Amino acid sequence: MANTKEKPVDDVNREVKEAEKAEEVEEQRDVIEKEEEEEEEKDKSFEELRLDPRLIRALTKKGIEKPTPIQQTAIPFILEGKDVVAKAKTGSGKTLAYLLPLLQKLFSDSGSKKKKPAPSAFVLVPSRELCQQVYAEVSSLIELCRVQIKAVQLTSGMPLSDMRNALAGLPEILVTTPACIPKCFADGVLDPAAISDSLEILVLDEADLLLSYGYEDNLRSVTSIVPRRCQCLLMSATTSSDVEKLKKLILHNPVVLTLQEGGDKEEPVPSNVQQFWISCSAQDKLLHILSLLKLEVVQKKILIFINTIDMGFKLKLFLEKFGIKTAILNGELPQNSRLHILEQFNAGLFDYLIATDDNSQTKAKEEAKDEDNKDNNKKKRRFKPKLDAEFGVVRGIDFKKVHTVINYDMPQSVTGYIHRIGRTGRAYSSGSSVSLVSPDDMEGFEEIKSFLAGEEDKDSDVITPFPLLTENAVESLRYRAEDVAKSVTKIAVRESRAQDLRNEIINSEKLKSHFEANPRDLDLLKHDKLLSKTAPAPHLKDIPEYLVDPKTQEASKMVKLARAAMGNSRRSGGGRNNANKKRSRKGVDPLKTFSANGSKRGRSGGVGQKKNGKGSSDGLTKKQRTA
Ligand SMILES: Nc1ncnc2c1ncn2[C@@H]1O[C@H](COP(=O)(O)OP(=O)(O)OP(=O)(O)O)[C@@H](O)[C@H]1O
Repeated sequence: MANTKEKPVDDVNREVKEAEKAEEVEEQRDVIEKEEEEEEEKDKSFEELRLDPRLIRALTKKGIEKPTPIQQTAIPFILEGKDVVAKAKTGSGKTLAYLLPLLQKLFSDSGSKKKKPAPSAFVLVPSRELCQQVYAEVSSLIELCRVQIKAVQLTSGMPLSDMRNALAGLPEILVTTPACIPKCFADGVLDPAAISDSLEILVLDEADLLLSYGYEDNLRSVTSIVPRRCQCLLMSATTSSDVEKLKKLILHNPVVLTLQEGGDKEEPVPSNVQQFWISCSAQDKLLHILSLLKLEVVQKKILIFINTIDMGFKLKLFLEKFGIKTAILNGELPQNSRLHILEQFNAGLFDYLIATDDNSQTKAKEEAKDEDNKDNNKKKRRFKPKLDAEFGVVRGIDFKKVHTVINYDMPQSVTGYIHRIGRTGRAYSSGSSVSLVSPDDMEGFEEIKSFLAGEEDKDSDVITPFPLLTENAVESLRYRAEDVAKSVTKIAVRESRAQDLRNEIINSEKLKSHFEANPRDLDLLKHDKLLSKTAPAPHLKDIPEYLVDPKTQEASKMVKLARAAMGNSRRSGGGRNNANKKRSRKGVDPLKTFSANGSKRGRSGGVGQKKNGKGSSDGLTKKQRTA
């Protein structure tokens, strides 16, 4: 029998009161915690981050009003002088997250009259293209802030005299690739001892790529002279063993910032990018890409990825027979041409860009192809590609207003996919991607899908079948596509490639001198000009309406309407002209949607239309601070 000994009434009352009080305290604590949480979740302004007013004014002039989550989180730690590892998805604003505090720190040093013998800040990036981009960003900030700070960029291909000239003004900031530094040491352009004395901040941008570009030895020669007091920052879009390796190699007790949206699930592709796929045979890829572009069921501007340079030319020749003008970007082109092509594309001077992503991939593919050719045709003289080892289009490059990324060839790795897709949906824009997947691509594609879906959510469809292209629509173009594909022979491809390279080498020289005199002139050369000598036949250029089924016509109308609604007409491309335009879709802020949770994604809506990236309730949500 239970012990039912009764308590005196007074005791009971006291206990009840105490319990009530405890509950009240608990409630109050909850409120405080909640308020604290809300406070933490609340957007911080640049002022609240204690950014220098000159930098804030410069940002305002650039049309940048409030910090992105990675900026909100990283800037205070960097200003505090901490080593930081920041991992945030593509297009989330990592460049400014380190450039702003870096500049602010140099502002305070710039008062002292004496210049240091070597730069105080090094920014290491994996490609020349990125070098140019970061250099342009930091230079424009310096110019807008009107401070006496000098930044220079050095890449391996530069003549020694140019390097010497660049460093002669004793710059505070050096933007370069890891490969360039040992070269500078060997040529006596940079002095390791002077760097050890001067270096205060070292940034490894796109850290996940630095080692994959084969820069390990180069990086070691840098790290050996980095002084213990130097603050090191490591920025990355994906996590990999390479990033861990770098972290151990260079950083001391870093603050690790991993920003992701609600839940613990990490999703590296921005949630404002809708991902689609089309299943087709390898031979039918030409037919499918023709259907996508000719029937206008995907939004422009469009970035098309292929894995070999020859394939790029094949695609260009094929599409131009149908009156679709494209430009080509690859590591074989001279650097000036590449930069100019990027600039023109960003300025909206053409709508279609066919690109190989980087040379580690292209080279492997080209070499494999070379081997095949050797076996087949030993005596034939082949056009040997000379690829720029520091070329990298995909990784880190800030393409402006790309609405659609098409994987004509599938990337070789999950990371490759993430970086490709990350060229759309940047900053405040939305975008979509379409991958053409043949049976041979299927294994890699499944790997990508399961990586994106994550462990717990294996069956969720992160990449969905492309809904706007009916079989009838594709079939209506088959006869023409197959006919034209036959005319794009290997010889035609080879000749076009050699001709294009010759043209670009001549252009490159012209570009160099022209840009020295007119740095803002973009219209000197057209990079999307036709390669074939004959103009496209009228019956191929204009597809008669009766050939297109009503569903596809409807889809195409939808895409055009969406495009018009978004004010995305031709020549409205990003670039500096638009920098100050008011953002029209302020309500939704995809920059805040780090690591979107798959289950929270909107799956419907027209291709290329903005998704409701709400799931995250827009917040900077998770930060891990580990020592
Ligand atoms: N606070 C901001 N507000 C609006 N736009 C911003 C802001 N910060 C950066 N941007 C813009 O967002 C775009 C993407 O930024 P950035 O290139 O730094 O991204 P990222 O995170 O480095 O991407 P990736 O990993 O692909 O290199 C740029 O055009 C940049 O000007």
